[in-house]
Formats: sequence, C-alpha cells, structure tokens
Amino acid sequence: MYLGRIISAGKTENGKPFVAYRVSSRSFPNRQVKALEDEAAIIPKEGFEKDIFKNTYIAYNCLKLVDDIAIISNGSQTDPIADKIALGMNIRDALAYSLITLDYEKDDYNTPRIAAVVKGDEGSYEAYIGIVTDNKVLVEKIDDDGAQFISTYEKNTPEDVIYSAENPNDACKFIFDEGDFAEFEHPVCSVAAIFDEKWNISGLNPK
Ligand SMILES: NC(=O)c1ncn([C@@H]2O[C@H](COP(=O)(O)O)[C@@H](O)[C@H]2O)c1NC=O
Repeated sequence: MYLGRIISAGKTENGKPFVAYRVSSRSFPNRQVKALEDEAAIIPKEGFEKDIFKNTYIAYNCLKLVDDIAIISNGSQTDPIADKIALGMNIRDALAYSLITLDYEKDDYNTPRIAAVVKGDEGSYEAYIGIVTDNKVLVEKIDDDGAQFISTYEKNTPEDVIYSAENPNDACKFIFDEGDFAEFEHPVCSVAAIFDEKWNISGLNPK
C-alpha cells in the first residue's frame, strides 16, 4: 500500500516522547533529509536541485524545536506552527490555525497537509496530531500513554500504533521500514526525535 508522507508521534513503547516522519515518494524519490541539532529539512539530492522548480511542495523544513516542544510536518506549515507556539499560542490552536491557513496542497492530488506537535517535558507532556484535506480539518490530542500515525494518502484519520524505538536512530528506522510501517511502499528518507531531558534528532538517508 502507498501512503505517501507519514507522521507518527506520541510515546514510544517504553514511554519516551517522540516524533517521526517518513517521506515516501513515487514522483520525487531523489530527496534526502538534512538533520541538524535543532531542526531538519527535506531537500533534493545533489544533482536534482532543479526539481524544486517543478514542484514547490517537495522541499521544506519538516522538524523544528521550540524549547521542549517538537513540531513535525510534511510541508511549509512547520514554520508557522513553530512561530505561533514560540509566540505563546497553545499547541491545539497553533496546529489548527496553520493547517486551515495553508490548506491542502494545490497539486494534482489535493495532497493533505499533516502535522504533529509533542511537548516532551514529563510534568507538562502533551501531544497533538492534525490534518487538513480538501474535505476536512482535524486536530486531535494523542492519548498520554500512546502513539498514533497519519499519512497523506489512505490513512487520513489518526491510527494507534505501538512505536518500538529506544533512540532517535531506532525511531528513524522504525518508521522507515519496520513494524506496522514495513508494508508501506516507496520509502525515501526519514527523520525522528526522542525526548530524553531534551530533544535529540536523527535523520536516515539510505545508501
Ligand atoms: N511533502 C512532501 O515531501 C511531498 N512530496 C510530494 N508531495 C506532493 O505530492 C504529490 C504526489 O507525490 P508522490 O507521487 O511522490 O506521492 C507531488 O506532486 C507533490 O505535490 C509532497 N507534499 C506533501 O506531502
């Protein structure tokens, strides 16, 4: 089954806050994740830079941190969600506001925008997941002990998942091709962060 872009967030099987994102792609497979200490972006591989002129939706910041809060998404909405949270807006409203404002992508598929936000600190933990499609907007709290995933195609309603990962590298691998995610086609790259007193980010670009 082809799901397109996939986001998972919440708590891992062993109770660690996490966010994870996988780019799966039929049309633009020549992309990579660039993971830095406090953010990550999806960019074309060397030699494929011209692809961004063919489609403006294929390069973007996919992960940002604001203090103990991680924001992950499949497009340019990552930035306004992070900006609103940095200015003091609550997570639910920052997600809803940014998804409604940017709306689904105006491409051949009306590709949905998806996003998740997790506040990692144990005393104030909370996690939300959201989507905007051409026929709905949804922003939902993720159960405090669980994890969910959502995708651009086929899985437009959040589904529960048991997320098995101890560290950011494991978390990248898990959404890339393990567990419930193994059957989903055309993986390209992935990025994940796990909270352990602070967020630690990792990216996976297969050889
Ligand atoms: N975020 C991304 O990495 C991304 N990659 C592709 N898209 C959009 O989705 C369309 C379909 O792409 P694909 O056939 O690779 O699933 C593309 O034409 C593009 O408009 C994206 N937009 C949203 O997911």
